[in-house]
Amino acid sequence: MNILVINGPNMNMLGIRQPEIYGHETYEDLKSMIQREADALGVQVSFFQSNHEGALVDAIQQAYFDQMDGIIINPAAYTHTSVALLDAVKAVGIPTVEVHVSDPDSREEFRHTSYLRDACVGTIRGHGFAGYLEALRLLCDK
Ligand SMILES: O=C1C[C@@](O)(C(=O)O)C[C@@H](O)[C@@H]1O
Repeated sequence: MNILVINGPNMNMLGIRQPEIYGHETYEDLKSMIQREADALGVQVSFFQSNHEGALVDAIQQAYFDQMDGIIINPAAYTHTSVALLDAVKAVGIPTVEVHVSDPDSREEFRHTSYLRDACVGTIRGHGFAGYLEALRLLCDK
């Protein structure tokens, strides 16, 4: 089983950006944590992070051509704005889980909308980095 983990803008700044919301651990720490869980589950994971919307669309499309079995995506701020990412997830038809470190629904009003939610098989919000591990297990169960 091959899973692609996609992170959107500013997720490379984990550990630096608003630690009171996102914690002190870094993007590298996040990748290591996911890799350990993937090893335990016996699944292959690969990682992609970009601050650019088009690059994220390209990564979702590439997942189709690479015959990935699942996608875990934290679209970060693009969650709340991007029809292009919604269309990409719908286009590839790969089971996708949306993850957020914080719970956007309990933050500012503009974070309450997720363009991607309806196209995803699940959404995990507010469980910190553990949310990515839950997403991995969810995709394995499917
Ligand atoms: O960049 C992010 C991160 C986020 O997706 C999260 O993981 O909690 C929540 C988004 O609202 C925000 O723009």
